[in-house]
Amino acid sequence: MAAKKSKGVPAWNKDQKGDSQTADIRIPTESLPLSDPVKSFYAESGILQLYPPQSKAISAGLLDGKNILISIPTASGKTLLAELAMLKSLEDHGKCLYVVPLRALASEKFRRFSEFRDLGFRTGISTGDLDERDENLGDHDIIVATSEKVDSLIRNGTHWLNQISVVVLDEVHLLDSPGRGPTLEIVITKLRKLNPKMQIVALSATIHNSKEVADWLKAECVVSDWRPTKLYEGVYFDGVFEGEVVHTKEKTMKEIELVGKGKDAGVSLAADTIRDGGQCLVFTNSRKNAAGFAKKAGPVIQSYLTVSEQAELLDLASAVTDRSDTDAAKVLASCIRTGVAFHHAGLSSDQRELVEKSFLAGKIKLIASTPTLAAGLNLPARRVIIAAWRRYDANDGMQPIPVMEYKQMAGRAGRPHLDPFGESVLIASKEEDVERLTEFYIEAEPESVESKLGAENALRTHVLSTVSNGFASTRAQLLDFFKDTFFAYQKGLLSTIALKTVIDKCLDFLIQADMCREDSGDSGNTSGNSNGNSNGNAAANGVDEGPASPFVTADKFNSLKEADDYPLFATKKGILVSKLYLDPLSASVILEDIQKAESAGMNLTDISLLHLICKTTDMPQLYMKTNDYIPVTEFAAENAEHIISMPPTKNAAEFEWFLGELKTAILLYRWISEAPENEISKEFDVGEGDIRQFSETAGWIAGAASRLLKMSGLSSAGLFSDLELRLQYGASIQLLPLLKIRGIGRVRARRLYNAGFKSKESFEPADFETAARLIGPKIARQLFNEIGIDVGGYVVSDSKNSNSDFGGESGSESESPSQVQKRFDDFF
Ligand SMILES: Nc1ncnc2c1ncn2[C@@H]1O[C@H](COP(=O)(O)OP(=O)(O)OP(=O)(O)O)[C@@H](O)[C@H]1O
Repeated sequence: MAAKKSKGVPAWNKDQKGDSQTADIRIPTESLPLSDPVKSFYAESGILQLYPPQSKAISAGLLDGKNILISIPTASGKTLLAELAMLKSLEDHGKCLYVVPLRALASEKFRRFSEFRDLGFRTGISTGDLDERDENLGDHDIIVATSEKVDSLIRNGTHWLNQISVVVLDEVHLLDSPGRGPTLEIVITKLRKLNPKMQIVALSATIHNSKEVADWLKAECVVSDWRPTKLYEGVYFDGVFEGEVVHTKEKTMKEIELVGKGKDAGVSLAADTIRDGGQCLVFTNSRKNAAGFAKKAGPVIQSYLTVSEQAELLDLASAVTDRSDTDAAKVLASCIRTGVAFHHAGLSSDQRELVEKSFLAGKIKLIASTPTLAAGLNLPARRVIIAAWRRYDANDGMQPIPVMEYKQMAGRAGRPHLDPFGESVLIASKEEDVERLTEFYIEAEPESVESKLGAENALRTHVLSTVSNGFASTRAQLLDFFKDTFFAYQKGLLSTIALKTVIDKCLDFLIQADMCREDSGDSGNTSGNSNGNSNGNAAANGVDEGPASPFVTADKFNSLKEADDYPLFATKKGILVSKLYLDPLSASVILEDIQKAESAGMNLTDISLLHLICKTTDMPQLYMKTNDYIPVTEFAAENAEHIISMPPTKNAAEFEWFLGELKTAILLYRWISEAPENEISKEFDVGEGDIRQFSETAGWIAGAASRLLKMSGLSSAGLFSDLELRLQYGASIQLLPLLKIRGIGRVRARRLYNAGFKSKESFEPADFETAARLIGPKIARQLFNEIGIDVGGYVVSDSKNSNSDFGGESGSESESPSQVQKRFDDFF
């Protein structure tokens, strides 16, 4: 390939059209049918006219209450459109729900919409447990929540959910996701039934079948490939990057100087941009490769930093090591010192946040990431480098990433108003890959969104919740409900037969497990077990689980006697399982095993309970690695008497699965036995973020199990509620009184406990100096404040000998979220 040096990059073109279809119409914000304060709010932030696709959405009826699906590229102003629709509705006294796929995205949107406080509108965020009703959230004008949380709020009969005037569905293309899609689909279907007049604003990345999704939503479809910043997409091979703006065919070609020890292509591409004052996002295909890239790039990037930039980075690096002493934190800190970072789900949430904020502030010049960052966070960079376009799949080995994922990564290139242009670079290792990659990704259409609702595993929980909430009271009504889903819309007539088969299978299971009952009409002849209550209300039998649903209509049962029209309802157990948000299969496994253990008089230990939790379908599991088989099998043999159901070793597949469950249970056991996070991290090859995710999920299942067992009159309920707290804090039961004090985590609680302080009542004013030596003066002062002991201006004499407030602690030493927030906010 002929390479021509062309450092003369195209000039910053503010009026870049870059769109083959969208007319360059830019409606002035001043002329929008919104109140003056709202218009001034945008004018003051510099938004004076709408981008062409935004103008198109207004013309399509966004502010007239019409349903709209907006399918436009990343960072081209979708959120602003959602804001306008919400503000318009709020001015008419509406209530808005903003549904996102990820908690991190919920926080980002919450921060943004909180700015509407000055306009008199209050925003709330629902990040609480999945079995809470969150009635108070209804006092807010805008509520931001994940789709799982909204599903749970509906199941728990939250009243304000039938007052929604606008629902925004962010990243609606995730209907395609096997994990999240079915829940999103059910949430949309239920919200539409609860609020028939509600306006739907669906935001999507560019997808092939946006019209089909829009038609399902009865929405106008606004599609555009316009971008605010010009984007060159191209391939790098053998020292040269060649790219073009897809729709205008405007080309760029750059010779890339190979730099650094290994003359690595990715590092050289990053160096080329950072040298020119830009920033880079590098997408890799594994956590190991993300950290590896950052380590490799660090020394090169550091050479472009000014002295003051390096000094700021030292502070940032210390913030990471102050909070955590794991090996991963040390590696992250050493990368940050050189102006680069890595980002993946193994990092703790405060590490991820620090990396994101420092990048946005321009302090960190490069982030090497797994695809997590492409999934919605607003983190643009001048150059995006897709260092790996193949990814390992457990079933199929190395596979090319989907086109939609490529488009989302590429779309991060070019910071609006900051970069003259954006560049996205795929790296080819062979010459023939240049053409293949161009065809396969740059010129390709993104995939279609396909519903994933049809599988029994996805449907079981939604069949139960649909019956439990009173959306359906017969098999026929259940089928009718599911006919309104995207699955049914997309698959057409065929789906009716497929759906009926799967729904019947789910119902067979639910009836068998005594979570649903069906009344055939012959007196006393009810399929299912006997302790359901016929009006589906959990308040019977003395357990107040609240009403099944405020949405149940009075004509729930009818007199038709056809099999599909037999009255169908959830039992008390079914209603509770639905509200707890447990998979009915998990609930049935927990009940069965505990009943078995209690009737055998088994002594239930931490391992018994943890393994049972890890056996449920709601719990993610660790993979078995080659070196794990011997120690985990030995552990199984040594603890056989504590494991409630151990499969026979001769059934290889089942036993292998069991070992994975047990390995996960051992990790949790180490966590509640107060093993340092760094040890757990090394032993299981996981990050702090993973430990948090495992312990949080297990804690939630333990809490749900406790309530389920209590309702069923099983005596082990108390064991699970203690375990819930221990999992939350990663500590022994004896530390619980101390852990309830704000700012005291597992490590500080242990130090205090060992010194004789067992609860907040143990402290006297004279103990301040001792406490300060044990946990550091700052935290000690906070502790004494918290428990109401005034220590005035007491100064600790020898602070060097005391345990510092952060030093030597693992990330588990929990500050409250607001303390963490404050600490990181201090940097910006
Ligand atoms: N009409 C406009 N004029 C100027 N700036 C705008 C306009 N619309 C949006 N922006 C700015 O552009 C940036 C990206 O917009 P926004 O976050 O709405 O994009 P998005 O499409 O929602 O992004 P993502 O794909 O990440 O969800 C924001 O900083 C936003 O304030």
